[in-house]
Amino acid sequence: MNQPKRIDGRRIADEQVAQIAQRVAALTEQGKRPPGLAVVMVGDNPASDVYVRNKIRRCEQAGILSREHRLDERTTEEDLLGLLDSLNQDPQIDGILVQLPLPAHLEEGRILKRISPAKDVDGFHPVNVGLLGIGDARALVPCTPAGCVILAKEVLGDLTGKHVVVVGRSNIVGKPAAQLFLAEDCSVTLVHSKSANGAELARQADILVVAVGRPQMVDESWVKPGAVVIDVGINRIDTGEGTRLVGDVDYQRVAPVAGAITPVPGGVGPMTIAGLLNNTLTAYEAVE
Ligand SMILES: NC(=O)C1=CN([C@@H]2O[C@H](COP(=O)(O)OP(=O)(O)OC[C@H]3O[C@@H](n4cnc5c(N)ncnc54)[C@H](OP(=O)(O)O)[C@@H]3O)[C@@H](O)[C@H]2O)C=CC1
Ligand SMILES: Nc1nc(=O)c2c([nH]1)NC[C@@H]1CN(c3ccc(C(=O)N[C@@H](CCC(=O)O)C(=O)O)cc3)C=[N+]21
Ligand SMILES: [Mg+2]
Repeated sequence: MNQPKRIDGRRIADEQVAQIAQRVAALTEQGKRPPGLAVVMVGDNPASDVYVRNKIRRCEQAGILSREHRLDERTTEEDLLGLLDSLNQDPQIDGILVQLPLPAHLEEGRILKRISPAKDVDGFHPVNVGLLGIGDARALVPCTPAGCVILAKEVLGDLTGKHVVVVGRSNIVGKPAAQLFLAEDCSVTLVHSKSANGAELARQADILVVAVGRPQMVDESWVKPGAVVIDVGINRIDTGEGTRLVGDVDYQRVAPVAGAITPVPGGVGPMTIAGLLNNTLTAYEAVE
């Protein structure tokens, strides 16, 4: 295999954003309105702040209109639902993203259900979850898992018959990642906190996707030599002299064993944002 070990998510995301920018430019040159994305953030979360800033910067690069709604930490559910209703009706807005996690007094399920499925660019609404589950191409697909599939294909090409082990089973990463790799004709195993033998299962993987939210939990004992390792984790850790970002995989220990591995930062994170812009353009094209 003549492939560099480090999978450059930032470069691949840059290419995708450039392609989206060209498609958007072609629309606006015809006098059409640009696609629009609304990002809703409740309360102050310094970590989310970085993501929101990146999203807005990437929208600018792509020519996508982005609107930011920052609501007070104590916003009521009624007010948030009211904002979503108005964004659902807004003809300039094609995509709506409510940044998670939400403050504890807001019920996530009720809020995500209020976003129109046609504008649900996160792919978290039960309608889109269901469409993905039955393999319907009309699903808006969650951005992070979609990025994982693109990165795996970048290294391996066709994924048919590969064994994928996904560590983590959240609704936003692990479960949809399993669905998307299944749709690529992979065999999929899900590992979670109640699994009896996570590392042993993980060692069976041709492609290991890790989304647990535990800094550097996965070491070389989880990895079959030559496996492709996709690290979804984003954790800010204290180094004693400031902070730094690390994944859920111990990169230093795993890289020598892996066939290819995504870094953090510069791996899955930028792909998530490219996927978000892509979904916003898809949602736009469905109505314009
Ligand atoms: N790069 C990106 O764009 C994104 C990155 N992230 C990052 O990905 C990571 C995961 O996020 P998310 O899915 O939301 O996290 P959640 O906390 O929602 O889910 C974590 C999952 O990991 C499982 N888990 C926890 N501990 C273990 C363990 N010791 N062994 C096996 N499984 C375990 C949990 O199992 P159980 O269900 O049994 O509790 C759960 O299913 C985080 O670091 C987050 O910051 C998230 C979204 C986007
Ligand atoms: N409704 C909702 N949808 C999400 O998709 C969502 C969310 N809520 N809540 C938080 C998580 C996390 N997430 C990231 C997106 C981009 C980067 C990203 O751009 N990372 C860069 C830079 C990271 C940095 O420098 O801080 C990188 O990894 O290279 C990271 C994390 C989306 N999430
Ligand atoms: Mg997403």
